[in-house]
Formats: sequence, C-alpha cells, structure tokens
Amino acid sequence: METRYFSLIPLLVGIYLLGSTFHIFSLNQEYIFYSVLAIILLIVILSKFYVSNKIKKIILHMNIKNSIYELQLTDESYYFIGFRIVGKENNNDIKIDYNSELQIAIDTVRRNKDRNLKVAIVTLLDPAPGSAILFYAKKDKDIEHLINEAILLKSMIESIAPHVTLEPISFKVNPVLPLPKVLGSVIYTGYIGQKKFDVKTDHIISGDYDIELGNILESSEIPIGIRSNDVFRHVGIFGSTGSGKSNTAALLSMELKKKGFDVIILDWHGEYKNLLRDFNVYDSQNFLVLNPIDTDDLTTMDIAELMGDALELTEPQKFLLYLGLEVLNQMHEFSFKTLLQVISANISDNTFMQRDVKFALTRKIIMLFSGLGEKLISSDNGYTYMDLGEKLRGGNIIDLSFIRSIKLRKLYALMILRFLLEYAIETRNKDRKMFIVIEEAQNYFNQMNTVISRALQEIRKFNVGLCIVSQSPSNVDQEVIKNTSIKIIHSIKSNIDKKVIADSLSLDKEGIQLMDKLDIGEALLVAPNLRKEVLIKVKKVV
Ligand SMILES: Nc1ncnc2c1ncn2[C@@H]1O[C@H](COP(=O)(O)OP(=O)(O)OP(=O)(O)O)[C@@H](O)[C@H]1O
Repeated sequence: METRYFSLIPLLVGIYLLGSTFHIFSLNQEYIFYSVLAIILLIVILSKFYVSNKIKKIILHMNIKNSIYELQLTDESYYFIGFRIVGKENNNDIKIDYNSELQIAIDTVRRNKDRNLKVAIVTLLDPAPGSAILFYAKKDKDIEHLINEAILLKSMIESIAPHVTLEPISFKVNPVLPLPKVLGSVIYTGYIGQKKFDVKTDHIISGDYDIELGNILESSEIPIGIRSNDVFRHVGIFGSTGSGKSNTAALLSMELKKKGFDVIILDWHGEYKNLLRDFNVYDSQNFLVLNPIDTDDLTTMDIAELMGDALELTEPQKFLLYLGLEVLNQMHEFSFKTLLQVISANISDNTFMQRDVKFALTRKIIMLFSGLGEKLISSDNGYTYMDLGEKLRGGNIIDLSFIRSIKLRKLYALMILRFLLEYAIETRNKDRKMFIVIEEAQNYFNQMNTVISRALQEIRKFNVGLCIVSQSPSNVDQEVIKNTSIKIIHSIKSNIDKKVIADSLSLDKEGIQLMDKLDIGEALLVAPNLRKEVLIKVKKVV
C-alpha cells in the first residue's frame, strides 16, 4: 500500500474519536454522521489498497506468464522463467557492491531445498545483452504453482539485495540464451546493471574480423576480434598493473605472426619469453649491438635528439653532442670512448660557459656508457638500421630488462624503434608487414619526444603497426593515443588515467565508472570493425 494512504489512517481515527468523545452517551445525528463518514473513508482506502495490489499482481503474473519458456535438454524438459538483473540507480556516491549483495541473495534462495524452482544466473544477449536469473523446474510441475513461486523468489531476492531489481524478460521469437552446461551451476559474470549493457547486440556483433581476441563479456559463446589490417592504424592497450595487458599484447602478436606479420616486441620488463615460446629472444646472452654510424638517412641530428632525450640533456649540451657525433660520422666510427675523446679534443672550451657545458655532457656520457653501454651501441660489429630491419623477421622479443640503467635502457629501446621506423620508411617496407609492440610506452612517447612522434605519422603508409602498451596513459603524449584506432582498455584505477582514456574515446559517465570494475583479462574494445565499444573477455595465451 502506498504510504500516503497510511498517513490518512490517523486522521480518520482522529475524526472518529472526536465524534465519539462529544457524543459518547447520545446517539444523536452528528454522531451517526461522523461514524458513517469514517466508515466510508475506511472502505475507500482499503479497497484502493486491495485493488492496487491486485493490479500489480495481475500485471506481474501476466508478464511472467508471457516469459515462461520451455527448454529441451537431451532427455528432460524444463520450464524456465527469466528475469533480467538491473542495478538500481545510485544517486549518492556510496559505492554499492551489487555482486556480493546479489550473491548473498542467490545463496539464500538456493539453500532452501524445499522449493520446486531452482536458480541459475546466466548471461543473455536477446532481447538485449545483460545478466539474468533463471528459475527453472521440471516440465511436469504445475505452471500456476511455478509462477507463484517465481514471484515469491523474486521478492525474496529483491529484499535481500535491495539495490537490485528483477525485470521479467520477454523474448520475441525463440530465446537465445547461453545456458550453463549443467543447470544449477551459477555462471556469474560479476556485472550487473542495465546501463553497462546498453549496447544493442546488432551494434556490436561483427563477423568482419580475422584475429580473434576472445568473446564478448556477456556471452562466452560469441567470439569477437579485430581485422589484422586495422593494426596499421595502430593499437593502444591500456590498464593498471596486473590487469592483463601483456597477455593481450602477446595474444595479438601470436595471431599476427600466424598471419605473416614480422613481430618485434620491445619487452621492457622481460615478460614475454614465457608467453611466446616460439619467438626469437634477444637478451643478455644474445643482445643486438646497434651502430648509429653509417646511417645514411638517419641523420646525426636524430641520434643527438634520441640521446638528448634519454640523457635529459639541455639544449647547449645537445648541440655539443651533435658536433661530436658529426665528427664521428665523418670518421665512420662509433664508440663512446671515441665520442668522449672527440668532444674533449675537437670542441673549444674558451669560455667558462663552454667548459661548464662540456664538463656536464662528458660526465653524463661517462656515467651511462662505461660498461654495458659501450657494448650495446658501437660501430664495431653493430647493426645499422638496414641490417636490423632485415634481421628481425618472424617473431622477435627484445628483452630489455637486463639493462639496469633506465636511461641506457630507454636510449637503447628508442634507438631500436627509430632504426625500425627508418628501415620501413627507407625501404617502403614492400612485401612486409610489421607489428612493433612497445611496452611501457610512456617511456618512449612522453611529451618531449618529437623524433618518434614524427616518425609515427610517417609510417602509416608503410605497413607498420605500432602497439602502444601502457599502465599510465596520462604520461603518454595524447596525440599518440589519439592516433591509435584500436583501443583495448583493461581495468584502470587511477582517476587521471581514466579521464585521459575517457576523453580519447568520448566515453560517458557510466563508461568511466566501468573502467575500474573490470576483472583481469576483461576489457573495453574499440575497433574500426565494431560499430560501438564492447566489453570483451580476452583469451588467455598458453
Ligand atoms: N585474459 C586473461 N584471462 C585469464 N588470466 C589472465 C588474462 N590476462 C592476464 N591474466 C593473468 O593475470 C596476471 C597479470 O597479467 P598480465 O601480466 O598480462 O598483466 P599486465 O597488465 O601486463 O601487468 P603488468 O603491468 O604488471 O605487466 C597474469 O598472471 C596472467 O596470467
């Protein structure tokens, strides 16, 4: 009964008692008038309560009746009644744990063994994607009885899980319902709420893909993927640490290699050799030596820029380095020892300022390149960009984790990337398709790195797809993120990173909230072959 009817009761009782007090001993006309008035009002209220409840019951009953389906398993038939699970709107900012609320309710209902109906949670696609509860029973049971029990169970669940409502589902034609293999087992997607599944099925399903990534989150039966040729418009994989980025990048690399791509993974933390066992691995035992001399089109200025970026050089220091590199280029020789000698001997230090710049630059070079640096970058047996491009065919993992100095690691990785891009531009990459995975991309694409950002725009037409992987998209140049046409967004916890991604995708408030609710391996996929973003569960590699 609605609360406004309750508020009328004290008023009626008041009127009646008033009348009684004044006329308790005399049965006069006024007393009879008040009594009759009170009784009429009481009758009106009670009848309203009864009718409104009855109407609700009838409507619900009819809805449910329209939602009873028959399910034929191998040797048994069942009736089932389905309810879509809808999270109630939450206006205050308190975080509601819909999942555990619902789980407690379901457990309570399932514990009651006396019931005819059993309960299962399934994901459904039709009439719209979402999660649903099924109440089901053997077909020989009385339908009316089942309906009454379903109504009862529905209200039990709603009262134990107050932030969840169950809406009867009606399927227009045949229900498309991926049922659990064994009825009664709870398939629990962990996502409740209509808003999340606002995407219409015909918006998301696309048969137009040749790289399968997994299945849509609402259904383990519907595979989903991307087109391999779309990777040339670049890929962004983002997510907090442990959200499943490396697995997704490894899956993509594996599938693209099968399609004839040459894949090169710049593996910042050394995670990929365990995931992709048939890839060539370059690590501390087997590293690639880079020769920045003999670079023809790769200008000395570009090398100076990359070194300047990795070493955090000032403009005067960068200029001095450039002068030194020019001399080495003419000598056709590169080693850090000769670079230092050239800077000391060939460049004047007449003024105090020149001496200061020179001293600071040589100090930075010495600190970085004595030891491993000397071995990694050298004209002695090193690969030029042409050699490197030719060498890295098939699947390749360049494990960078053995380089302890972050500055050296960054310079070495940047040089490899720059070499590969130069190779593609120079050769126009005819008859080849390349896919370069850049882990911890914020180290390469910070705001300052113009050399790489510029090359990124140039390589579009040369069959090179870059895959930018980052746990910290707010530290990646926003232009770079915008330049990725495929985005795979795993769970993101940090608000600033969420905002950056939401802006690049024009996500609404619900989309933003969704980003930190994803489980490991779950992601929001945006790709040119999909009409709208879709939640997916990525397949696990190995
Ligand atoms: N799609 C998936 N299905 C099931 N498990 C997964 C999936 N993706 C990743 N995992 C598991 O989750 C853990 C973290 O995965 P992964 O290393 O890919 O995350 P990450 O985001 O790259 O983390 P980090 O930033 O720390 O490298 C691993 O144990 C991995 O096996």
